[in-house]
Amino acid sequence: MEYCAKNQLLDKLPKELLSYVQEKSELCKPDHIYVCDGSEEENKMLLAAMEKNGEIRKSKKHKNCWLATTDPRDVARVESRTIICTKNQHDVVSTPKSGFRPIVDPNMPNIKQTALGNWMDTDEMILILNERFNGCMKGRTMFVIPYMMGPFNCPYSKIGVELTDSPYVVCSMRIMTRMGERVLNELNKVESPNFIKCLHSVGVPLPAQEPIINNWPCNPAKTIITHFPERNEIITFGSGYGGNSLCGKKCFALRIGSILAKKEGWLAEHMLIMGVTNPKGEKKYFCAAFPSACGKTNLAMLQNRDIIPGYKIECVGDDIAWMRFDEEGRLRAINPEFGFFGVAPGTSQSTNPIALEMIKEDTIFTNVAETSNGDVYWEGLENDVDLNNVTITSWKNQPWQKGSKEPAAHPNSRFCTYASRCSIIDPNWESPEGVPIEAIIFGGRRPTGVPLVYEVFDWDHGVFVGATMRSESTAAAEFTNKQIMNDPFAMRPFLAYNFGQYLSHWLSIGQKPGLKLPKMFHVNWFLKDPITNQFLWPGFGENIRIIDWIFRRLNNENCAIKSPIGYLPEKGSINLTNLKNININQLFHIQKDFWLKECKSIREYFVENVNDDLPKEMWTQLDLLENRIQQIPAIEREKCA
Ligand SMILES: Nc1nc2c(ncn2[C@@H]2O[C@H](COP(=O)(O)OP(=O)(O)OP(=O)(O)O)[C@@H](O)[C@H]2O)c(=O)[nH]1
Ligand SMILES: O=C([O-])CC(=O)C(=O)O
Ligand SMILES: [Mn+2]
Repeated sequence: MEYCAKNQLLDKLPKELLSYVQEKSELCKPDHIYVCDGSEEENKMLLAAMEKNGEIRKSKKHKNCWLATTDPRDVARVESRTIICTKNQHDVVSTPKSGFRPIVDPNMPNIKQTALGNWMDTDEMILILNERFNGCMKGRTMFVIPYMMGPFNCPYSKIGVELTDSPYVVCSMRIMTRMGERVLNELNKVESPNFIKCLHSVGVPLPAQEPIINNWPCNPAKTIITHFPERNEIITFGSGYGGNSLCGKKCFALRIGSILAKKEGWLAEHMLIMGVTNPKGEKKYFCAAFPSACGKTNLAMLQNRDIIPGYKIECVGDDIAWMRFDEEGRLRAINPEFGFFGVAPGTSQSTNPIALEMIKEDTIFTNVAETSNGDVYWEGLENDVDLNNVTITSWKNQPWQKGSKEPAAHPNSRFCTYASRCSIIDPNWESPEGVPIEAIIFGGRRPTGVPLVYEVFDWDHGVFVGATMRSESTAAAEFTNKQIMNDPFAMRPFLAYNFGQYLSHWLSIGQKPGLKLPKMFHVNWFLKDPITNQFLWPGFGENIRIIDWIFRRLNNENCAIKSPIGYLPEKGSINLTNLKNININQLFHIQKDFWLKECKSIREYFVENVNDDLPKEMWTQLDLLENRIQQIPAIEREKCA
């Protein structure tokens, strides 16, 4: 028996769940079924079994830390194989003006692929999935993971149950969600409980037909991540990588979540949530939507280090926000997650000391490198690890030296640890009523043209700024070359219903009378000097200077001037004390040609991808922006920053 088959919890499954388990186990044919209780003992048992199989290694240095290295074909989310299935295509994607994209898999000719997500007919997809799942768990154990997104006593939390044949998924779900017997207890409190059904398989029944690379079973040729909002179901096959396999995170909390949010009048967004206390002791909460691998974790854990004495940051969440207006008209946010699944490269003592400290215990690392003295290693740790006295083994299990052609760690290597391990976790991070949000910040990686920070004019303009976000692609998904891609609201990979309707929802939610609407901003930490290719802004802790400006704007300080794209900081209004060699003009230059081109690409993007579904307010905003840029007075920008 591969894993101890402790089945007594089977008796505790509500009948709806039991019949789901029965139905799927008949299809997948696992050798065992195991209901997870979420205990420490169970976690230890699973980790030990995985260590024995060689699926993970124990860190020689850090307590209860584990290293997994994947099959190199299974390292990130696969957007082209992420599909939303419904009866009607239009509920999910508009028909692009110039037609659908070429299909990725000739065996699935009827997927409709677009720049804003992929759709397929439910019944047709079920046939494809039944073929893949038939017998897919032979020789393995089917784990049943009852889990909750959101705090236990919160009325807005939601329950899912994931069936998976991956113990790596079980141990990761234990970190990322509240899971186990206490969720079964919640399910049993009501007559016919609601839960999102999730089925996951690595897609490698045993004995395996092909060698299992790095002891990481996966099936890249058949990988498919599917969502059935009309059936409250998620079915994902072939990948063990977190973003594809931990159903609570992207599949539920963002994709299915945003559909529930639309129906029920709230928002499920790809946003960090942070508490900011200013030197006077006033506290406000901000959230921020940056695309994958564009700085959410880092901003949520920003360390001020007396750059502006008196400021303090506390972290509520680093990836997902569920938000709704309360009875007093304030926008309140909860973090539905229980842990952090963060990008490892770039995390260092100088950039994110809080995260570095947090991952010293109870952490699962995936695709990082290892030092000869048992520490973890990745790009960015050059100054924290004495490279003269240790040797490094890369994530591909090869000897690695400074200057090697390939990186030591995969660029999308990740750490996975409990939120409670974060030393600056906010005291209200599990508060059932959520924290009141006063600022919404959009941002992305824009090497040119987009200034360090600006404030939007009003709610509709804010929705427009979110809708027109663009960012350089990163290693978080399968795109290999750096290209500027549209990533509206940082949700492109996570949109699960028609983007036009998504925008209408955002517009309408801000229109109810009596709301205390948050102010909205756009930031860009990633401007580069075109000649040296170096970042123009030091970023990380230094971003407190921008957080400070935003905080003061929330207090209506008169420190902004109107520009064609929004309010820019007035000259001298960003605190630059002790910061040397900053070219502030370059950081705030609004170039007419750049912005006219930007308008042109936005228009093309809207026409091609959203067209008749785009709310009229967005066309109006685009016309207004274009007109303001046409009239750009050359002297205006001199007054700012
Ligand atoms: N230059 C610069 N790089 C940054 C800054 N903030 C974050 N980064 C780098 O950007 C990468 C991704 O940052 P994260 O904070 O992990 O991104 P995220 O938005 O949380 O990513 P997901 O978990 O994929 O959603 C890391 O390599 C960081 O070191 C910044 O202010 N300046
Ligand atoms: O899902 C993942 O791989 C991690 C993540 O947060 C993202 O990509 O935005
Ligand atoms: Mn993310």
